[in-house]
Amino acid sequence: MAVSLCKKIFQTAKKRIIQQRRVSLYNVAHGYEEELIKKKLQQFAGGSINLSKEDNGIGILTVNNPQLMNAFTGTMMLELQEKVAELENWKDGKGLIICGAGNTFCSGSDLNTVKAIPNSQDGMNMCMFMQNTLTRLMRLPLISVALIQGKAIGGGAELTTACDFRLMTPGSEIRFVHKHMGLVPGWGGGARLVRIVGSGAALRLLSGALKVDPERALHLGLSEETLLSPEESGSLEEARAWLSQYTEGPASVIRAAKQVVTAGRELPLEDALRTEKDIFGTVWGGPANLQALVRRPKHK
Ligand SMILES: CCC(=O)SCCNC(=O)CCNC(=O)[C@H](O)C(C)(C)COP(=O)(O)OP(=O)(O)OC[C@H]1O[C@@H](n2cnc3c(N)ncnc32)[C@H](O)[C@@H]1OP(=O)(O)O
Repeated sequence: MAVSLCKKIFQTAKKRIIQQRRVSLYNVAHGYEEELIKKKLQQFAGGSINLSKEDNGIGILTVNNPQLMNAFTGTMMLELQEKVAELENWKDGKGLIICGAGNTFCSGSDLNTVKAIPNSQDGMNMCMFMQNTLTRLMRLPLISVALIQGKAIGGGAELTTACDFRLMTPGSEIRFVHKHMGLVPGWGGGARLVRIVGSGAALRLLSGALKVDPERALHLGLSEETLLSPEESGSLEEARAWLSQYTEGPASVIRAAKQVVTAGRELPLEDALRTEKDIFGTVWGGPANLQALVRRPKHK
């Protein structure tokens, strides 16, 4: 009886945590018409979003449209949503590296796609679609890192802010160029940038459309580290090594750590504390916890 009650409480808590992660920001009540915008985006094809899931629990997500400096076409936006859904269901995952193909990160939305959806309602629908996807990406129970080689421009700069961390290669650049396009960020990059660098620095970066090189990014706290290698495979190896400091150990514990931080980052304190309690319940008495109690490690 007591065991089945505990099991029920555990399952309810688990369900609540998963639901919090997948909940959509926008629905019809907000004027969001997902099927309509998906149909529209389908018309603008090109490039791809590639995902490889490695045995060590690290996923590599590549923005792949090198002819256009990895600009996001409509079908790439749709593919990103699919890959995020796949990652949500990857129970062995611990970390994620997001990078671009061909030695550059991403030049934002494909200007050909953007030109073809000029009215404000369609623009907002696209923006709601991308905000939904990037919010789900940010809430994945994986420790995520944007590996910035070359340029992260416009929506590409916004994409970097949906990751927990950013690593930059020598000579790379993050730039919110929206002002020069008569725009502001719309993929959630403005709100996330404020939380990363603070409102003053965010306002300077957006209103000045400033180029952020690796040195400036480190100074602002936008980047964690400048990697040594400027080229694709060397920098990916370095990013893997950097990430492994945080992903070593059992998936259940690493994922729980990310979930606790997500709750702390997003929820009012009391809700965050309750969620932390629920997540704690998923690891307390679990295999990693029991093994540690047997080993009795000393943390010197
Ligand atoms: C969410 C809202 C947004 O994302 S607004 C921001 C949209 N993005 C932009 O405005 C970026 C425009 N592109 C640029 O500023 C430059 O191409 C950057 C990215 C700095 C790269 O310069 P550079 O290294 O000299 O390469 P390049 O200009 O020769 O580019 C190679 C080919 O790629 C193309 N390209 C680049 N970015 C985009 C884009 N976002 N949409 C469509 N095409 C793009 C360039 O036009 C160029 O093509 P082509 O060789 O001239 O045919």
